[in-house]
Amino acid sequence: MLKSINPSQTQAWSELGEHAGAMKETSIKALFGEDNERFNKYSLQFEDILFDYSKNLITDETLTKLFALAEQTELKQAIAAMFGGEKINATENRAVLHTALRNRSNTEVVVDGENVMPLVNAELAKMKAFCEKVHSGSWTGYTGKAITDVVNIGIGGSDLGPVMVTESLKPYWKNVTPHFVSNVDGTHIVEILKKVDPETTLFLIASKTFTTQETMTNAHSARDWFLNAAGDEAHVAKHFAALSTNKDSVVAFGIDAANMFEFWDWVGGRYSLWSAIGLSIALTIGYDNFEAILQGAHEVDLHVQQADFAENIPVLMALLGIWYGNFFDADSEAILPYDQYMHRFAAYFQQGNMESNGKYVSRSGEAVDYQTGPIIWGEPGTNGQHAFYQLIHQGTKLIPCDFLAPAVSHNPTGDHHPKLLANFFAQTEALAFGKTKQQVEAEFAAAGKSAADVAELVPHKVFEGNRPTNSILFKQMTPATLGRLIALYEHKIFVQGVIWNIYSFDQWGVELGKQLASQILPELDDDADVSSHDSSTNGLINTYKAWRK
Ligand SMILES: O=P(O)(O)OC[C@H]1O[C@@](O)(CO)[C@@H](O)[C@@H]1O
Repeated sequence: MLKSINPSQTQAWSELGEHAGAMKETSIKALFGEDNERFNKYSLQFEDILFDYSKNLITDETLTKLFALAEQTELKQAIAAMFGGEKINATENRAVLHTALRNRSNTEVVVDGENVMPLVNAELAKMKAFCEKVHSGSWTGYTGKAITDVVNIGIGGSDLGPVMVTESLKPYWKNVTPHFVSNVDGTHIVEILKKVDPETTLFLIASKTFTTQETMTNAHSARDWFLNAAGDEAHVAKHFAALSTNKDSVVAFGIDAANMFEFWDWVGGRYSLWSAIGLSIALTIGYDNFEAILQGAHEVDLHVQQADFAENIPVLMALLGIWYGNFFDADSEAILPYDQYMHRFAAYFQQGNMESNGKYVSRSGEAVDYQTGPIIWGEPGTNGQHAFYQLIHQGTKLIPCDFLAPAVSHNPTGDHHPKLLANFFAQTEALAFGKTKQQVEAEFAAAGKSAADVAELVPHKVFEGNRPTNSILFKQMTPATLGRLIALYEHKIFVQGVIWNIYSFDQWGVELGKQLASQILPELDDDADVSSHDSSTNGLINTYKAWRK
């Protein structure tokens, strides 16, 4: 059981507080001016990924204090506890072992006295065999045609991971096109069903619990649509499979247990793309490429366990986030991939971060007295530059940013890619070093403008700089690279949760909304006014009802 250590009571925390005061007197620009070796000192390469964290407001002293914080909150012990199968998800009394799903070393992983690797490997073998049947055409639909489209019906962790991965790896798509339905707004499934043919479509009902309202609603809609075309219930078995931990509910829904791909309660929903939830990925890019994703992530699992903190990329990512979040009042972090295929990467890590670490109660059951999980957001570059970079450059908020980019594009058409990368390099340079009043005035002077004419404009064109970024440059977006990148961010989240002394693998905060919705749902069945809520909720419901008459 992980100890409950309040980080704000550690020696390192108070030293970091004092140190932050000192660091506010300097700047990233000044630090680069004092040391030409910053890039060499503060960048690490892991396989085909370069992690450059030199454009941060840090010194060796900063890092020493941050590593001390990790030591004093017993991070090493926590990493060993997770990989060792301890039930660190204490409020649900579960181990946290999404890492076992990609344990390509096949070393023993024991849960409740049982080595789970035979279960994991058997499920992977079942996924592989199924993919081979679908890709070879030996698995056919009710009219004997091969499957051409797969529709994954799921939400949250049963959707975001497969969406992000299949989009990021679009160059690897085979002969099955993926579609994803998640929202209970009927528009979502209606628009997807317009694109597919019931004779050649496979539906994957993806739900760890197999009780999620949105997913069950969409699953029934899909089943009705299919039966309307196919007619006979007997055909369902060829077009519906389930990805879940809940066999009873799968069978009750009417899916053949043989068509169920299983995972286990020690896999969190937002960490489940490595499990049977990844079947849509394997069907889209091929099982071998899915396995390459697992292998990449496994390499990072070994790295996070073995590397000293100073060479440990997830630990550094986590500590830098804590440095700004807890000592410089940064409330959010931006993830900015300069790769159009990665357009859902930030969205995926919204759930990863905010559902894991959006907690205000510590492991000892008390309200914390410090900030915990950050707000995560982001869009692909260069689009973000034309939407919100103004605030990042000249706003009043400190927003640490991760910039990611492939050195080699899958689409090296013309000179597009160099232009993309020029922006990737330039933006972090601008954020770090800014532009001084003197530089602005000199530019105006060089353009023949008199100081008097431009005096009012000058302040608006000054860039303070000193805005911290990490640059993550990788050779090319491949399955293994993506597996590494995802695992780096997953472990960053885990490390931060340990240091913040919170439970990162439950999500009680999503329950109340669902509970209240289930109470409101029957009230919407008739036209009668409601008065069972507060005046706002009553007013909204009654207006909705009046407008629908
Ligand atoms: O996979 P399932 O059980 O349908 O849950 C879907 C999502 O719902 C949650 O909000 C939990 O209720 C997420 O944690 C989860 O990924």
